[in-house]
Amino acid sequence: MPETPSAPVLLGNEPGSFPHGVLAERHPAIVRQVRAAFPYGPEQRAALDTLLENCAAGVVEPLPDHAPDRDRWQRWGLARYAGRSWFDVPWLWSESYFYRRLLEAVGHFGTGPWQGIDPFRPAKLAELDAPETGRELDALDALEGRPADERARALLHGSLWGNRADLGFRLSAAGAGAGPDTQGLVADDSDALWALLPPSGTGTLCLVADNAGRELVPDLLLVTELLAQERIARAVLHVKPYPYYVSDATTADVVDAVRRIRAADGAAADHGRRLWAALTDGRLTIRAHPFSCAPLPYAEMPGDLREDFARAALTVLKGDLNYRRLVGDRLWPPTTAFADVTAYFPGPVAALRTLKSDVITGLAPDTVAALDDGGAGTWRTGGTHALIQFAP
Ligand SMILES: O=P(O)(O)OC[C@@]1(O)O[C@H](CO)[C@@H](O)[C@@H]1O
Repeated sequence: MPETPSAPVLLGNEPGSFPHGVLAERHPAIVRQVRAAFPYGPEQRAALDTLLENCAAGVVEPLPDHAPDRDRWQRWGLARYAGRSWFDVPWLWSESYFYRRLLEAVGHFGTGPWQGIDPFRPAKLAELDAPETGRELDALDALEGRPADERARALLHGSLWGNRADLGFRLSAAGAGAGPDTQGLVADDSDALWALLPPSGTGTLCLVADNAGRELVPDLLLVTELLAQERIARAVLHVKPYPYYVSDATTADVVDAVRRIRAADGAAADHGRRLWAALTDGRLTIRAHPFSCAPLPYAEMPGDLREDFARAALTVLKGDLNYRRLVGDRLWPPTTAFADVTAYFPGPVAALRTLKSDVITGLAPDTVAALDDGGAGTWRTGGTHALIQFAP
């Protein structure tokens, strides 16, 4: 395999760049949103005000000595980056640590009454109860009776475009949450992906989830269908061990989504019953590994997670953040082979992602030219384009 030349790690220190805008504008907006969404007491409100000022122009602060995960964060880079500007450390690290500091400010990891409270839960529940979610569940009725391949492919695309439902992203992408202004796929390796999920499949699918709500619902529908069609024997759903990136899914969000599907009418209710059964009989298990909230590329994943993915017939990573971590959050030339950049991954891997940040690999030269010249504007960050990429 040719040695893949490296590429620069994304930083947030270039005013006007997307990463800079996320740190300088999106994060303060998220702090204000969280502060307004809960009747936090004076202590949390003061801590949020301090974070608001710090995250936009200050330096990376260490975790308090009593933080339960302080040593882990020290190993993850806090020992190295504390004292440096948020804008001068790797963007992935800076952005990820912001969410850990936000949870610190609201007492999520403390021993007080706010312990374990998800600061993003109001927005997640509102999305789960939104009419759009109901319409998407009703659409399952149209799939009833269709050929199995057609049902599976339709649900794969439902899972893919469900990734547009990303609450943090909508804070800074005009109209991102608006109608289906999707422009289509910039890469589609789905045929190779289906070859690993034959109707007589006996393997395990690892699905590394991204957002809760309107992304997690189609993810769960896809898993249920793959189990029902016996394309897989088991599935492991990787979720976040605590709230992250505004809408990333936790176990509590999985339960909310399963209940939402079960409460629907028509075909969705059948999916809900099958989903509940798969969870209770162990064919579908949930995993909330600490590394899922790490500020690091997957190339640095710990051994137990590497073993999980090595044993899987296929690992599917959902969403933009997981894609960034998969390719090291580096600005590769867009035509760099996806398989070369993910050669470290211990098993077959696929990415289902709507493009919401600058990193991209695996595109054909004429696709890049068409996107750059075709007036597609912010095709890399606008959430209007998507990809299904696979590496054996
Ligand atoms: O992983 P997701 O939910 O698809 O997207 C995560 C995201 O909203 O956060 C980062 C920018 O803040 C980008 O990776 C992307 O815009």
